[in-house]
Amino acid sequence: MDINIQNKVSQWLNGNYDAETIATLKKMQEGNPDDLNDAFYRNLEFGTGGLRGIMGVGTNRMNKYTVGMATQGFANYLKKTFEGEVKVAIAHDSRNNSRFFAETVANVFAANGIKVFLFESLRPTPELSFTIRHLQCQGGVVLTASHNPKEYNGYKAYWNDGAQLVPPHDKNVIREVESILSPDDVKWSGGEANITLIGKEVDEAYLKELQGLSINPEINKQQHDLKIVYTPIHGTGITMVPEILQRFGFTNVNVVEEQATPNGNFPTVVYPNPEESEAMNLGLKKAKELDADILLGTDPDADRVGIAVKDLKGQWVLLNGNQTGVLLFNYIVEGRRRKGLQQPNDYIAKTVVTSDLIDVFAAKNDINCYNTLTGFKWIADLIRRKEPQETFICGGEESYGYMIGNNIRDKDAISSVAMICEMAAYARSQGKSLFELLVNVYQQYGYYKEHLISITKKGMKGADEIAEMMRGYRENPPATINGSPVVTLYDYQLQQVKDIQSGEIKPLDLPKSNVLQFVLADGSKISARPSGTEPKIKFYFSVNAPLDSAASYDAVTADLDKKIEGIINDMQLK
Ligand SMILES: O=P([O-])(O)O[C@H]1O[C@H](COP(=O)(O)O)[C@@H](O)[C@H](O)[C@H]1O
Ligand SMILES: [Mg+2]
Repeated sequence: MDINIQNKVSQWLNGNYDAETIATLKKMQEGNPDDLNDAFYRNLEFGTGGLRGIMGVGTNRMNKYTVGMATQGFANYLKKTFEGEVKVAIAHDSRNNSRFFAETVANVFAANGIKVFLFESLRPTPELSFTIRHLQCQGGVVLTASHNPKEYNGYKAYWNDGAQLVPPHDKNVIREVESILSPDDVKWSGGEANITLIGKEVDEAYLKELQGLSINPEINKQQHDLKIVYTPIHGTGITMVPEILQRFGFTNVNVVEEQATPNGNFPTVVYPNPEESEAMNLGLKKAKELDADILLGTDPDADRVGIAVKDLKGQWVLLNGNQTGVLLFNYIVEGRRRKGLQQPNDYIAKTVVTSDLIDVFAAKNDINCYNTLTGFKWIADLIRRKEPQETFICGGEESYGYMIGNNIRDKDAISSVAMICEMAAYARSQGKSLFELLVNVYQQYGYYKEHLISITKKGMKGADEIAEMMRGYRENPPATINGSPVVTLYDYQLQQVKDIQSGEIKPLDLPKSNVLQFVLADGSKISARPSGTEPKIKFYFSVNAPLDSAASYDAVTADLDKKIEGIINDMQLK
């Protein structure tokens, strides 16, 4: 075993860790060496969505020690950065141990003399983002691993604007965490008087904020019986989604009973991720039974949302995150313009792996569209840098995340569910379905079809293999893919974009990130990046073609699907 790993293990065996931890560690030493390696080969790191890891013993795992040390580091950094009273807000999702971790975090902050607002019970992640601004906190934490499998938990860390930490703050917090070498360096308790439980009053303020996002409240009233099926997939969405839908005026909301109760074992699904069709199966069943207009499902911390609607033939289909995003951007931007609300300095935002259809849409609608790295923390960072000169209207990304308005600085499935239903109500008032609207958008701006492949490679070995794959593409980029020459190569790690034919290299104005993109002569685009939240490498495929009429939708879809298939085969990703 690697000497560093051995050292860490013996530090834990001899340090001030509880008897249960030490007993588990001894068992791990006798068991599978890969498991021990994975538990200690690194410390938890801030990825796309904060710290995330499997729950268990080890420096690379989520347990009260890693959570406590992270919090001590965060507390030290907050106190160094802000003069005077420091306040933080804390929330958690429905996962196993989330409440325990949230209380641990609250106790550590409080013992460091920080004023803590702790939600009395589970709440959506976006509500915490809102709360930081609402209660004028300097920081915040949500205990959640989002949509990851049930073995995981995580730590989303927030700054005073309600956004997740970006550099330099994440690096600085980690530096502080690294200087904490043992549990003895953590102030675990003694500040209980600094903890205030919060609940209803903040909920009310959050719900009011969301109600203010509505563009066509009169249409919601008129279409109040829109038949909605909703599943929280055993997560926090249940605390807010039915309430906000009622406040938006919808009276026919049907919750999927089997998935309504928060449960960290997510007993009815394999993964509590609305991106996985299997997680939406019970919802689809109910939507079909009721002949509903729309199905919506949110992940455990209720920041991402998946939807299903009927296609042109009346068959239920799950939309991908790009499709929902395109519809939502279109509804919000057009709706605001119709109401005379659009201003010249308005802008929308998306990530570099999100559909380019949104860039085309923005250009044709006289609104700026900015691209950021993956993760809403980067969209929030953009907002911070642009305010107050430019006004953020909405943002989104392919992985089922949308953010609307200025006061919630993380993706928000609660406001998204409400606005998606409003959009469906609007479509119905025009005698159309959402799918018909989507096809109309394709007719107007071009039919962009996207597909995602994620390859899971677990543990230390998997991480090396992923790094190796990225290195391979970077050092030997393909000259053609599926018969079409690669014309442009974006390398976000080197922060440059290269025109293959002329050899010209231009700088990319985004922070370094291990992302590669190949643009083909036929307009297709392939992106590759390691996930920052799960042990996966992700490949994003985007192809496009004009769509002359709704009648040719099927034929063009078949062509585009064939093209995607060709790319996947040529890249040997099957
Ligand atoms: O997991 P969540 O819902 O908190 O979401 C987080 O992770 C997603 C997946 O990131 P990656 O592709 O690096 O795994 C990002 O798209 C998202 O912006 C981020 O907030
Ligand atoms: Mg989530």
